[in-house]
Amino acid sequence: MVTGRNLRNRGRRVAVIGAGSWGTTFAKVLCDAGCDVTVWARRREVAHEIQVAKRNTQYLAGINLPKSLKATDDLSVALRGAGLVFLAVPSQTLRQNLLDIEPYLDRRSVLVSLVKGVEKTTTMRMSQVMADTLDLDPTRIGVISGPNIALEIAKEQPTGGVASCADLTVAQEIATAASAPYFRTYVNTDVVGTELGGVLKNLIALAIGIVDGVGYGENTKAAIITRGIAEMTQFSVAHGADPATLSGLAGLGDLIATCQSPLSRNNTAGRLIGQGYTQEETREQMQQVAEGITSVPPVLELARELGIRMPIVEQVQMVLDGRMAPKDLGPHLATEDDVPQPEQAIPDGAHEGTWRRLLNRLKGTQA
Ligand SMILES: NC(=O)C1=CN([C@@H]2O[C@H](COP(=O)(O)OP(=O)(O)OC[C@H]3O[C@@H](n4cnc5c(N)ncnc54)[C@H](OP(=O)(O)O)[C@@H]3O)[C@@H](O)[C@H]2O)C=CC1
Ligand SMILES: O=C(CO)COP(=O)(O)O
Repeated sequence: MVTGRNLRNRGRRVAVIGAGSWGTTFAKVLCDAGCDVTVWARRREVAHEIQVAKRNTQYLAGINLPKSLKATDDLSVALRGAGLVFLAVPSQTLRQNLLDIEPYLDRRSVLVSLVKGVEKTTTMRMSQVMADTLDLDPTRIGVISGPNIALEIAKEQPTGGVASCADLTVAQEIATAASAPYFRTYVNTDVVGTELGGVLKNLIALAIGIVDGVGYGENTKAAIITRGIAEMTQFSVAHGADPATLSGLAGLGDLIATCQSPLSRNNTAGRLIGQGYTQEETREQMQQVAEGITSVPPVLELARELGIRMPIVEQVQMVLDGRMAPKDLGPHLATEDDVPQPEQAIPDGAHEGTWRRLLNRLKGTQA
């Protein structure tokens, strides 16, 4: 189908690094947006199946991929002429993957992370890993996040996401490339908030999975989701995020999708743990990446550095370590406070950034 959007992307060469469930699905979105897409798979047989049969049976069973989608296991081929490079690999391998692509990268190309994790050894967000590894200018680093369960999108069930870059024009360019009829991409310049939304919702989805595995019902889950978004917002704002981002698709939107969907790997991993499997047994059973399990320790380390309490995430860590029984996990039920605390749906100070930005806008200065 030829649309205005397709025409805007005609001739736009893009690469997707990683051919798991999200890399392959996102490559389809980009193709359906009219881009000229090559996806890189690290295994030759996966690249061959996508290239020839237009299928990726291991990660997207039953999905027919676009005829125009190209695939290769050769990084130099994938990256040739690519102005936008989308990264869809596990968070803990991103640094090495970046070093691998560096020799073939056009120095003007923009790199966009689709990854929802934190580097365990450094506690860095993916955009920080990108800047650190390749010494990139912030205007060449983007992020896309949102309620994006891969299989649903591969079936063209409509949803949206947020493309974020410090430079709004670049965010708009990324969003144009990544807007298909069933995938609407909004823009913002809040890279920290957009990225942290995707990281933190995984941890709350683990908690939801755990209590689901125990057999608790909707009250417990609603309380965890509600307190969870407060925890996510407080943590993100302390790192410089705009609280509005956490109320948007990359925060609340993704939290709802991941906490509700049986397709979510984090939710599934939590459920196995709630049913009594150990962390090791759960990892063995999971055929795909559940980023949340790896992100819990670095997120708690960052929270400690800033003096922030994250009661739900702390409890998830205790359950993962075997220091707390899954049945004892609650939305801050395990509090040591003597005095009842006020409920802060949006934590203290979270609006300060918003007011400052509004004030600056009124004064006509840069936010
Ligand atoms: N799936 C989803 O719904 C969504 C996922 N994401 C995020 O996308 C990222 C990728 O996840 P997803 O695609 O789902 O994961 P999957 O488990 O579906 O696939 C993982 C992919 O990473 C590849 N891989 C593993 N190790 C390496 C390595 N050392 N170097 C290069 N590639 C490697 C795998 O290759 P191989 O098959 O050869 O092992 C596979 O292609 C995660 O951060 C996830 O949070 C974001 C939004 C939605
Ligand atoms: O990020 C996702 C949905 O937006 C995918 O979540 P899971 O990694 O838990 O499957």
